[in-house]
Amino acid sequence: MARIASEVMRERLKVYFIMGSTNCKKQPLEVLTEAIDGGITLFQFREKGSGALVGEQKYEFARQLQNICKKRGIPFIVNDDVELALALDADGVHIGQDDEDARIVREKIGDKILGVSAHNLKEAQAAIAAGADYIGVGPIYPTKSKEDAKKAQGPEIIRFLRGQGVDIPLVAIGGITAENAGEVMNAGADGVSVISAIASAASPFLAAKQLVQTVFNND
Ligand SMILES: C=C1C=NC(C(F)(F)F)=NC1=N
Ligand SMILES: [Mg+2]
Repeated sequence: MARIASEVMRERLKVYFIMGSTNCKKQPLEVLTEAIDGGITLFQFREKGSGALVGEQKYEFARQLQNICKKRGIPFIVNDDVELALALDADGVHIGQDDEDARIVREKIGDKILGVSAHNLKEAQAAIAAGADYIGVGPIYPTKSKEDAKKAQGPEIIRFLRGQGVDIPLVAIGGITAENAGEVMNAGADGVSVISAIASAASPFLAAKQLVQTVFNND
């Protein structure tokens, strides 16, 4: 298997749903099914925060989510937990600045998708040098989904990075909704990633559908 082509990565990043058991109002497997029906293009399993599953329960839950993605042709990305990603033969991993070094993770996962969080130019350039396939930039707007989130930077950070020649596939994250996704895309993001906009919606299906329409109208 070869590394994912950047153009394919950009398409996958369009509407990137991120979720764990603590983010959902409804039954998580139902939320993911509705999100896929609504048109999400990529999924990340992110099991974090108070009440997060661990060990066998976490593995079992991840496998159920992965099966839903597999059946529908949606790549399955694991946040933070590289060992879990390898155990599940996931399609990729996403790591932050406080996780394992990106170069070491790249060696461990071979050609699987590697996403790295970046908050500034230095971190973006380091991620590229380490062999990331995409970077996650944010938080763009204030977020409730991450307990230790940094200060929101607005879409300007995306425009700035593109202006500095950061051309790698780039997904924006942090407080993104169908209302502000247009300006994020116009700033130069390849796509948007969301947690609560879909996971805590009354209808994850409609929330995903609306986000997809906004993103593709502003692409
Ligand atoms: C902290 C994170 C930042 N960005 C992303 C992604 F959207 F995937 F790039 N995922 C995370 N878990
Ligand atoms: Mg992390």
